[in-house]
Amino acid sequence: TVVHDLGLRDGVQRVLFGNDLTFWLHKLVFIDAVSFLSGKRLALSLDRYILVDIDDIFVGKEGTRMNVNDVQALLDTQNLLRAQITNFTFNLGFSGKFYHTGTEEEDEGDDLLLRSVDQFWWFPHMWSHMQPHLFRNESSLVEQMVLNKKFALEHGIPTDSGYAVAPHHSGVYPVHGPLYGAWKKVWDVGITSTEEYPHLKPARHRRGFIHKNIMVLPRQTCGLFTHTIFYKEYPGGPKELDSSIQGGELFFTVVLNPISIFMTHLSNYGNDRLGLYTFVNLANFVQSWTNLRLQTLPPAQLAHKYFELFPDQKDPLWQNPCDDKRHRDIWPKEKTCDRLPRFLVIGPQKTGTTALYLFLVMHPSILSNSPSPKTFEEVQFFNRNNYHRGIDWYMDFFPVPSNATTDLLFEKSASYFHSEEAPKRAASLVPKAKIITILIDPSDRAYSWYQHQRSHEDPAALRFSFYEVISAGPRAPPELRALQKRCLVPGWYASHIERWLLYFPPLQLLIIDGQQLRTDPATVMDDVQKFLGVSRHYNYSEALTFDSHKGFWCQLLEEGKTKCLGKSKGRKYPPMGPDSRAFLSSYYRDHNVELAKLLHRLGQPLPAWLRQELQKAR
Ligand SMILES: Nc1ncnc2c1ncn2[C@@H]1O[C@H](COP(=O)(O)OS(=O)(=O)O)[C@@H](OP(=O)(O)O)[C@H]1O
Repeated sequence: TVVHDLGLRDGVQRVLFGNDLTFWLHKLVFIDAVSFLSGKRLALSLDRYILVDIDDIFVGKEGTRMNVNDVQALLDTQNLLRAQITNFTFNLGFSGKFYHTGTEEEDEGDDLLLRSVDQFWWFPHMWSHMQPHLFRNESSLVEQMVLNKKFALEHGIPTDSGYAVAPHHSGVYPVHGPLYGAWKKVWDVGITSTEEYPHLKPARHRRGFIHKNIMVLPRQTCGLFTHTIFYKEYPGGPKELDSSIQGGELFFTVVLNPISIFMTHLSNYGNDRLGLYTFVNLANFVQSWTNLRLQTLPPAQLAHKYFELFPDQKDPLWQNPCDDKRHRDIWPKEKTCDRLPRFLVIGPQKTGTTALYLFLVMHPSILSNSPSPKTFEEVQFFNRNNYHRGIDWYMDFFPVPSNATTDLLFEKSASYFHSEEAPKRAASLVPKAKIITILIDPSDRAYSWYQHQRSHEDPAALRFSFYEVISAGPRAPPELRALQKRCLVPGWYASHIERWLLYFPPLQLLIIDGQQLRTDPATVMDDVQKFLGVSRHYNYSEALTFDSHKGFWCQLLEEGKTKCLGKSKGRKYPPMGPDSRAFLSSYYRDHNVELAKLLHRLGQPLPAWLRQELQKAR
């Protein structure tokens, strides 16, 4: 059914399939064909690392646990498997509270496990197997973990694997901060694993991430759960299990994943010992039909290998925990997803974002984040390292809305606009959020930004004139080149907006003309209200007034007083020199043409400055 066309006529080699890929052997040949035709560029190495966790080594209902014979079989099979899976060792997770809670024979099984402690690898579960997200704070989690550690020390169980697993994946993803803290404190955990990031099927789409120095590896399912204990009673019939092993889901999990961590349970090794049955048959099948080299590594080595193979997975991508029922179930009840922004003001810097911010918070239904002491008023979560602090950190900036439907939370961080990461991260956490950007002539923006740097005493900005900054060549000093990049790049408007449009539909994006915001803010604010769909209309023409002293529109307070933005907004500085203006006009020409095309595509009017710039370009 598979033919290799050598491509003698047209020079294009092909592998032709006479059938679809439903038969497992065809899938295998297809994988080989891709590797062959791409000269091994689209191929994995033949090494496959497998780790089998037995998550609940003492947790199990009386009558369903391992007795002495089962434990002996576990030891014997482990030895047997080593012939096919180099270094194969079962990795046992323990919750000490349940030690010796079976029948007499099962308790003897527990004893044999502990007499054979050196034969296995060990890792801690929770002492009482309670889900970590049910503990509010780190200290109560620490208490539980200390009990389990005491148990380990009393029974000679090694405590230094650096690996731990949370019952039911709770606390790992979505992240429950106290779990990570307690793990570090008590067990010095550096590695864990979960099926929940993201909660996806098929298993091969699961990913890993690193958070608070803990490497989180994805886990695969092997079809064995606490309740699957008898061969004949396997859900859907025993054939289901056999076909998963023989060319089905389990087989392809191993074929397609260089590293697979499987979760099994105590009950899978008592009763019909389906755990042993599964892995012995899987190893046989893999060996019969492939050249894969199966091996097992301790979790710490496995984790390093994982992120060596998938370095792009190191950074997490947070999602809204309330969008997935399984995630909601392992997310503390007292936490709410209402404390996430419904819209973002993304910048760019120096276009009037603070004025927009001031006007927005005047609206009774629009609420902003509380200020960050570190980044001035802005949270700067999606673009910078704050992202690695996790979503609890982010949500703590927002109030709990009194009415989650009508109140609109928002956040303005003006450096989101040109950030490579921000659109993807924002779309992952708040996919329905509306996005507001403000554009002014990029030349004016660059000049205002330069003045901003000077007033913040940036040494390079103080040393070099604006013209020197914008016109610096490749041989200019590095600090000057760096300043130039930060000054000019945000003005590549079309490229940055296109990046946002990769992740957000155009209807969720509002582009404000910054010049109009400056001269006619009430009209702009009407458009903004329409765009946001706020329930109560706020009359900005009554609430704003032009302050001739400030030279800008400000909030009108009682008795005719005004609340304007501080000195740092609407600064006094000399106008831009004609040389700089001409240089920038030419520098931004192509970017502006692209912007005009983009606005045309979006059905948006061109701002006056853009029309002028385009005329110059003709
Ligand atoms: N109403 C009102 N009051 C004060 N300033 C106003 C207003 N409307 C627009 N602008 C213009 O906003 C410019 C500052 O932009 P940002 O607030 O986006 O700057 S920042 O990125 O947050 O630092 C600021 O730039 P500079 O004039 O260079 O200081 C102003 O020109």
